This record gives sequence, C-alpha cells and structure tokens, in this order.
Amino acid sequence: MPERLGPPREKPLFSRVALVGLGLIGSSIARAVRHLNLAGTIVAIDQDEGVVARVKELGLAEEATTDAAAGVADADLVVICVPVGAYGAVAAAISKSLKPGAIISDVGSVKASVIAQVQPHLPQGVFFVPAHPVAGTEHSGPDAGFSTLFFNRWCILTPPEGTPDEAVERVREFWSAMGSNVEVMTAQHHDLVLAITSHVPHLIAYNIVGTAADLETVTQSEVIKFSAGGFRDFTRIAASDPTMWRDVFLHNREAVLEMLGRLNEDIALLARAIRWGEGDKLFELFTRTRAIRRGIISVGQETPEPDFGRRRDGQ
Ligand SMILES: NC(=O)C1=CN([C@@H]2O[C@H](COP(=O)(O)OP(=O)(O)OC[C@H]3O[C@@H](n4cnc5c(N)ncnc54)[C@H](O)[C@@H]3O)[C@@H](O)[C@H]2O)C=CC1
Ligand SMILES: O=C(O)C(=O)Cc1ccc(O)cc1
Repeated sequence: MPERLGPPREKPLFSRVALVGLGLIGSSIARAVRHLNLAGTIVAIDQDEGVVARVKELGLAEEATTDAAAGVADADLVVICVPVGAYGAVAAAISKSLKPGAIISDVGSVKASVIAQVQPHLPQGVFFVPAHPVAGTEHSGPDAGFSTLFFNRWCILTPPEGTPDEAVERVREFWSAMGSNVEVMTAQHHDLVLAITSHVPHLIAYNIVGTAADLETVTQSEVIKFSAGGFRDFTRIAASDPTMWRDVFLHNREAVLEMLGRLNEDIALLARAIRWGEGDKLFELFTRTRAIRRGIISVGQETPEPDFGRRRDGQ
C-alpha cells in the first residue's frame, strides 16, 4: 500500500464501478480504487482487446470486457476515461444499459464539449458529474498508470446546471479519497483556464520540438546534445499522446484560439523589445514571472522535479 494514500476503507464508496478506457488515467483510477477499497467490484471496459488482455494480466479489475453496454450494466459509478473525441460514441453505446440512479463521470481534459457529447444520450434518472483530474504524464496505456497519480493534485468538477448536490458530493468524495483537492466550476470557465495553463503549453512544446527538428542548419544530434533543461522539458511534454492531444485541441478550439491570439500579441511585443534593445521591458517581465513561479512553489502546487511523470511508487 503506498503510504500516502492512507488505509483502505472498511466499506466501499460504490458497490460497482465501471471504468471505460484503461489507459494512463483509467488504470491509475483502477489501482487507487483497488488500494483504497473504493469499489466492491471494478469493471474495466476498453475497445482494444490488447488492453483488456493486459488489464487481466495486471489484475486491475474483477471483470474486463470490450463490450461497453454489458460492462456498465448495474454499475453505480461509470467513469469515462477515453480521448475526448470518443465520448459521443461511448455515451451512445452505454446509454441503454445504465442503471437508474447511476452516476456518470469522466476525466476529460476538456469539459464543455464532453457535456455536449454525453448529455443528449443520458436517460432520465442518471446523473452526470464531469471531472478533470489535473494530473498526468506523457505516458499512455495500462502499464503507465500508478495509484498515487492523483495524490495532492487538483480535480475540477463541472456539474451541469440541475445536477443534484448528492451526486456531486459522491464524486467529490471519490476524488478526495484518492488524495485530490477538489474544486467546482463551470465547464466554460474550466476550458478557458485550462487552455492557458495546460493546452497552449502543450501546443508550444509540440511546436518548438517540431521547429527544432525541421531546422536545416542545425542537426538533430546537435539539438539533442546541446539541449539545456528547458528544451528537454519541452521534449517530455511533446512526447504526450497524439490522439489525446489532437482531440483536446479540436474540442477546446475557441478557448485555445483566444489564448493563442493573446500569446501571439505578447510574443510580438517581446520580439520588438529584443529588436530595439529595450532591456528594461524584458527585465520587468522576467522579474514578474519569477515571482509567479516562487508563489506557485510557496502554495505547495509545484511539481517535484526532475522525476515528475515517473511512477512514484512502482505500481
Ligand atoms: N494523459 C494525461 O496526462 C491526462 C489525460 N486526461 C484525460 O484522460 C482521458 C484518457 O487519457 P489517457 O488515459 O492518457 O489515454 P490513454 O491513451 O492512455 O488511454 C485511453 C484508452 O481509451 C481506450 N479507448 C479509446 N476509445 C475508446 C472507446 N470508444 N471505447 C472504449 N475504449 C476506448 C483506448 O483503447 C485506451 O486504452 C482523456 O480524455 C484525457 O484528456 C486527463 C488528465 C491527464
Ligand atoms: O505531463 C504533464 O506535464 C501534464 O501536463 C499532464 C496533464 C495532461 C493533461 C491534463 O489534462 C492534465 C495533466
């Protein structure tokens, strides 16, 4: 038992939890739920037969299947953990077999689009409480997960209007039990905040690594050999899953474009300051951003370096 997750519960929070998508996030939830006894039974559902076979080998769930409709039947909690472009297909596949009173949740990095994709399929009497654990790595698949991934990380809930408080509280309890700090906000606000704190930084990483790779006058081996810490960090982020991130950008289009527009304006100002030798402008910005970083560390939200992204407990 990873010590910081605490002891298992005497009584599970949910009797049957179905996880749809057993990649990095789904398998991390399975591991944490198992360690903490948050579910009587874990059902793993994945469209990829290889993933289902691996889930069985790793013993991540009591049941594992490619059949989403059969897998969610009788579940009290269903957590969708697939790339955000696949939510509509998953919701359509499971809608008819959801049990009355079931809570549907998810982990998608984008929220307004997933609500738009899922809600039309949900029958009366099931409750949708979307969630986004702001925790992850550049790795994917069932072997990449670990039970402490969500410990001391934020998890944002974005319940649509009219969601009963009891459903929200049950999902809050689920994430709190896994060690997350839970906050509630609207899906629209979530998408705006995450566009600047997560989505655009990933786009910049993909872009800078791509630009460096395309340079004619600098060789690939020079890029690797002389990459200082900053560029190396970008290469880690730029190794993130292509399907997942393609979907994030296509499903948070407006907020990402808005933030990119702002960023382009600010970069133009920086280029101008460099061109005209306006060192005071550069110095003022760098002083301000250093204070922001130090503020982040002092409120305890800093990512431990350099091992972020690696398994912390070997699980
Ligand atoms: N990777 C990260 O760092 C984080 C990811 N997220 C979100 O979590 C979700 C999952 O991401 P990962 O676990 O990283 O992805 P992953 O690529 O590791 O796993 C996704 C799994 O979903 C399965 N899948 C895809 N379409 C499916 C379908 N229609 N039906 C059933 N299974 C299907 C795939 O076979 C795969 O096993 C995404 O929505 C992502 O935005 C949230 C926080 C962090
Ligand atoms: O690996 C990293 O640095 C991340 O930023 C992980 C991550 C990816 C996507 C999310 O929605 C939340 C966290």
